[in-house]
Amino acid sequence: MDALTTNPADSESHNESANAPMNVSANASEPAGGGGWFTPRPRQSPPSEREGGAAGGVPSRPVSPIRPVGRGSARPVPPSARPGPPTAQPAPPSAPAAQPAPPAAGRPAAALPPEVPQPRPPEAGAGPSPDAILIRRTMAEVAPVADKTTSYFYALLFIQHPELRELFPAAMDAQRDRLVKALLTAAEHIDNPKVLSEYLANLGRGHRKYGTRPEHYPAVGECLIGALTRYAAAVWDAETEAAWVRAYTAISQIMIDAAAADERHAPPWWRAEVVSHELRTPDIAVVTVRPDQPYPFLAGQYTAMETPWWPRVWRHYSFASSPRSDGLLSFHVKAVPAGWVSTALVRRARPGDVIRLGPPAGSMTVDHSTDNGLLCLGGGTGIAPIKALVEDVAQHGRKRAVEVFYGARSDRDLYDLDTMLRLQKEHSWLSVRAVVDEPLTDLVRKCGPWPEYDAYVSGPPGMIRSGVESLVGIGVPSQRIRHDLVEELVASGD
Ligand SMILES: NC(=O)C1=CN([C@@H]2O[C@H](COP(=O)(O)OP(=O)(O)OC[C@H]3O[C@@H](n4cnc5c(N)ncnc54)[C@H](O)[C@@H]3O)[C@@H](O)[C@H]2O)C=CC1
Repeated sequence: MDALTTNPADSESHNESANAPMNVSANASEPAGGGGWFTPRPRQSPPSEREGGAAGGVPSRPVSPIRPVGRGSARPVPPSARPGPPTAQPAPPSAPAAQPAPPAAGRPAAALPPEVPQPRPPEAGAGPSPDAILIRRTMAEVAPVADKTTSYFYALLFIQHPELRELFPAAMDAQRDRLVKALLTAAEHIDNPKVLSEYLANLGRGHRKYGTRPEHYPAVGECLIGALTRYAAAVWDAETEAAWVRAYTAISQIMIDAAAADERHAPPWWRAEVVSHELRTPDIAVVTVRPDQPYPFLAGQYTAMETPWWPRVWRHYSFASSPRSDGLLSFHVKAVPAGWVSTALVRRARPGDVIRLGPPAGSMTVDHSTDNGLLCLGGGTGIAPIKALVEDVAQHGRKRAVEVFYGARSDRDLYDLDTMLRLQKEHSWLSVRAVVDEPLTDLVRKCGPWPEYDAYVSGPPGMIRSGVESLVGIGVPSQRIRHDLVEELVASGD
């Protein structure tokens, strides 16, 4: 059982870990390259330092063709359309976001299409593939100039494909690099198609809400390679470029196929009306919404949310309860400094306001095929999906031991303790322990060992990292630990 979720988004982690659409550029009216392959348009004048925050010109050498996508799409891309790369999301770096584990909401993960140029595989037992080596060499080269590379990428994208600008928020805040980060992260793990396919399929589905279309992907890929060509110039050559084209084509194909499959049975987003807004502390609100159509999800998953006050700015929140018979969805939101969406949801949202929700994502769900106990660590508002998991176990009626460790910075921040204690009273199989004055993991260790338990870790990224490390240290196998930190998910494929 894999642990991880997507998140991207987006993985993303939650709250203000925004997802920004993975950008993609496209120009469907552009003449096609030979044989239906995408042919990059002639380069325009390079953006200046002023325009894009990057110096110098656009690469003079055209990039290799990026294969058209759209195969498997409900609406095939016309032969003249340019395939594009996936949009990068503030996601779950969250992919950037991207993730293994059981397919989100029971959807099958997309497989790499056979006709798409595949990255050259590693030889058995021989370490990374030739493409992975070239890609990692590029990454090492651009790492010290990551910010410039990202700026240059967006400058290229918005100058060469101005029609894509509207897919992004008006203010490109610090989260803007998520798309680039997601793409680079995915490319870096190109040797792990199993891990990547889940992560990227989730990312592709999630990009539908941004209006991303198959023909956008080639534009994104072209600009990504344009930026890498410039900032990895010292190591860039034809072989490296070919490796990136193969990787990007494979990445974008998974995203496009997943989006096309999703299109057949789910909307790109849901509208949802706020029906209640309860302030639990001055900074934490429980927001309950009614979606305009059925919203299927699993306890432990999360979604992206956009408010009317910050259009095209999406942030991730976990469902704070298991699916309810009345169809309502609840979220625990904490206002954080510079957290536009969270602050608006806590301080401005009122019943009657309408928000938008993306699709459900994440694999931090209960495995009902086993009777293993559940060892749950929730930090701060990270208790929200843990509460949903407890309700899920209760609804399934099998008495499985569930041990919840709830950590917060102060008594006041244990804003949902009463609910958890009420659940403990109702269910003899549930034990809840709250901690404010010692690291959560110390108490977990003291109360162990945990030989027959699946572990669930939810909270701030630092807590997830230390929690996973500590659980592994006390003998919980890593494949039995689930969490929603996307970067870790991708990394776990190493
Ligand atoms: N709102 C939601 O639906 C969800 C939120 N999250 C994430 O949970 C976090 C919640 O933020 P806050 O409530 O402000 O939590 P917080 O920052 O106050 O931390 C809560 C507790 O986690 C532990 N912790 C924090 N940092 C740690 C570290 N570096 N190492 C070990 N333990 C650590 C401590 O016990 C702390 O008291 C956010 O990062 C959010 O993105 C995660 C899942 C769902």
